Amino acid sequence: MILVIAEHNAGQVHRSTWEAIAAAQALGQPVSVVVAGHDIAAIGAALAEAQVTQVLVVEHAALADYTADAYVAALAEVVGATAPSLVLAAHTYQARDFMPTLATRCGRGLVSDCVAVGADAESFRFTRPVFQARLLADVLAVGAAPHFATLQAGAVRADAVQKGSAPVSAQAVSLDTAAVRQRPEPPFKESKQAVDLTAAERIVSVGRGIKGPEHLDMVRQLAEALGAELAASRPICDNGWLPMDRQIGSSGQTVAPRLYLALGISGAIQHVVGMKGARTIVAINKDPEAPIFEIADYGIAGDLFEIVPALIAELKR
Ligand SMILES: Cc1cc2nc3c(=O)[nH]c(=O)nc-3n(C[C@H](O)[C@H](O)[C@H](O)COP(=O)(O)OP(=O)(O)OC[C@H]3O[C@@H](n4cnc5c(N)ncnc54)[C@H](O)[C@@H]3O)c2cc1C
Repeated sequence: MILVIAEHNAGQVHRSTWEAIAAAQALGQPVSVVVAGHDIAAIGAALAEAQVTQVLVVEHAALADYTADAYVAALAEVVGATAPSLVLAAHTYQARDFMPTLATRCGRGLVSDCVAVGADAESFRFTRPVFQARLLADVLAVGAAPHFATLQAGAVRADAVQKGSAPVSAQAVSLDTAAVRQRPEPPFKESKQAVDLTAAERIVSVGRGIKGPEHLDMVRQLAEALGAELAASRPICDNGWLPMDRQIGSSGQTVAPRLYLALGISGAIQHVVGMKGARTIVAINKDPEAPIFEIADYGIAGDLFEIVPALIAELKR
């Protein structure tokens, strides 16, 4: 059995949880989904729309706000009780925080940020980027189950989830609250503006072709007209033209929106690794040889300063 750990935020299942469920379903073994929190019956019901064996809902007051300690304590109990062959989660900020500890607590290692997971009768095979995503390495799981892995955003399409109607049951945990050392506090003020681009359906992303911060307003207008989030390549964030949480790529966020519009972005591997999972990639670049066109579904070889205003005007009509 594969156990998928679901993530939720503000009453919604995180988009990349559906990707993890789809990846698990493709492995041809029974799939269970576990979700932890407090007062989360609605999340359990939403997850039950996937074709899985069961949804396990772990409710505890200590899980009301996320802390790594409480999550690890609760989920280690669930792993012990359910004895999965593989524990899979989306490679989100939250999973990066607790999954290594959870794996260690269960006496295992973690294969993180996988772009593919395969299984045969003997073992699981995890594919993950190495050397700044220039190469992909296959990692074979050896030793006793359970194995632990996280899946990169966009590695599998969320809409590949097979739908069904799964039974939901409560999974009791004892959870020693004395072992929870962290005390959650209200989010930082900045994080009110901070954006989780991994959940965005549409992204307008801007690169060095924009020339200067004075032109960003034009890009903002396009994003607004498209109902899209604004993102950027690294030089834009390094220059402080946009905040760091808008950066896409190997040292930024990995995203998988339905639409990724790349404006004046060359398509360096460190950028591409963060957005190649987008369903539709549209690139505007004045250099017809720019590498971004190799992965774009639609390419416009031209000057963004001419094309973007025309797009805005058309969208506003
Ligand atoms: C360890 C490491 C980690 C990195 N991590 C990241 C990362 O996470 N994310 C990331 O993005 N980069 C990352 N980089 C940097 C990466 O290698 C590239 O330098 C960067 O992605 C380039 O950004 P860019 O495409 O905006 O700029 P450029 O490569 O300079 O490309 C600008 C593009 O704009 C086009 N252009 C210029 N004017 C116009 C115009 N008027 N109209 C249309 N097009 C125009 C040009 O033809 C060009 O293709 C990393 C690098 C290293 C070494």
